Parts: sequence; structure tokens; C-alpha cells
Amino acid sequence: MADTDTLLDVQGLSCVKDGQPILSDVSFVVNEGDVCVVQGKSGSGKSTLLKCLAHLTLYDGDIHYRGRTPKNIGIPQYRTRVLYVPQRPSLLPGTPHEFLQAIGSFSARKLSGTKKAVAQAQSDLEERAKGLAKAWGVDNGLWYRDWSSLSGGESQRIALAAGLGCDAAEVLLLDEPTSALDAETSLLVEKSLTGEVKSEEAEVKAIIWITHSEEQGGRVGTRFLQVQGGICSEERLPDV
Ligand SMILES: Nc1ncnc2c1ncn2[C@@H]1O[C@H](COP(=O)(O)OP(=O)(O)OP(=O)(O)O)[C@@H](O)[C@H]1O
Repeated sequence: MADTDTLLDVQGLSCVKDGQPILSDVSFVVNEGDVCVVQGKSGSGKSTLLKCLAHLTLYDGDIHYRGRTPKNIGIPQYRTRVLYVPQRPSLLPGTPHEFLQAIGSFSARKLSGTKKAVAQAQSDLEERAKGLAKAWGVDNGLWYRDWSSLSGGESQRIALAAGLGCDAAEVLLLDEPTSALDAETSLLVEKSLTGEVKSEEAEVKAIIWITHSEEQGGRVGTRFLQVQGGICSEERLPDV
């Protein structure tokens, strides 16, 4: 039985695409404080695993978030608590600013306060997201350009800042979040993200992080999952 620090409990998860099994009988538990690094060859099913966890693709098996199923929580609400940040946000429509407003109005619907309180919550979200992105070297003007016109690294940092800025996710599902960034910016982003998990005040309590970089995995990870042949196994680190 999962304990109170358990955020996600995944049991017997399987996923088939075009008649081909991609994941078979995957089971693991994610606890508060975990940064689970997911590694594996290209095409092994890492992104598919994250999309299953975010309830963005069909799967068999059971996922519980804090003891409740996504359906029980409500899928849109579940997806804000267990938030998938895509590898290529440039495929989103419109501008990042519009995206932020859409997230903001969705979060605001949960608030029962006055119009003024809702407007304040939205402006707080914008300030936080834009502040984070700025700290990672993103110019404010980029929020008002179409996603499709942004560079890979710009759109990656903006999508991450929007995800963190909405301050609603407890589990972040990051699909190669720094793959388009230079080494220096990558370190800055890594530090902010792992800092969120360590902070008592932050909403984010765990991250599942796909990376192809052994070095990055070693810097950020507290646990290591390997996806291979449809199986997801945990690497046990030797005691030092
Ligand atoms: N919608 C889909 N329809 C058919 N096959 C799919 C679909 N989505 C993914 N696949 C296949 O599932 C397999 C796993 O894909 P996935 O994107 O999860 O791999 P990955 O480990 O994240 O790869 P990479 O490291 O290259 O990003 C691949 O063979 C891919 O072609």
C-alpha cells in the first residue's frame, strides 16, 4: 500500500501503438522529493511513458495520484497536477502569452473569489512565469510572438516557465527539457527545477525527467529508470 508521501502509484501500465506494444506491465511509485531520471534508447518508449502518466494517450493499467485515479480527480484537473511539458512546444498554436492566459483562466475557474481576486491570481501567474523565463535569459517580447517563430531553446524555456509559473503542478513530467539549450543555460534551468523540488514552499514535489545526457542525469537525478524492450526498470545505485 502506498504511503502518504506517495505522489504517483503506477501499476501494470501497458501501451500499444499501431498494434505494436510499446510499454508492457510497467510498475513504479514516485514519492515526494524524487527526481526520477528516465533513460533509454531513442524510440524505446520514454515519451510514451510520460504521456501515459499525464493521461494524454490511451493505456491499460492503473495510475493513482495521491491515492485517486485521474478520472476520479477529473482529467483536466489531474493534468494540471501531473503536468507534461513537451519536447517540442513550438507545435502549439498561438503565442506563449495566449497560452499563459489560457492556463490562467483555467486555474482561475477554481477560485471562488471576486473578479478582482481572479484577475490578481492571473497577473501573479504571468509575473512568476515571465520572471522565471527572464532569469533563464528569455526576453519579455518573446511571449508575444507565435510559438512557431521561436527557436527550440526559447520555446523550451518559455514552456517550462509557464508550467512552473502556474504553481499548480506537484509532479512535473519533463521530456528532454534542456535538449535545445546551451550548456550554461541548461545548468541554470536544472538548478531552478531541482531547487523547486527541494524547497518546502514550492508546489512541485517530484520530477520525472527524460534525458539522453548521462552527465545531466547524474547531476539532477535521485532515482534512475531505464526503458528498454517495453520494460521500465529501476537502476539501483551502489551504496557508497
Ligand atoms: N502515435 C503513434 N503512433 C504509432 N507509433 C507511435 C506513436 N507514438 C509513438 N510511437 C512509436 O512508439 C515508439 C516509442 O516512441 P517514444 O516517442 O515514446 O520514444 P522515445 O523513447 O521517447 O524516443 P526519443 O528518445 O527518440 O524521443 C517509437 O517506435 C514510436 O515510433
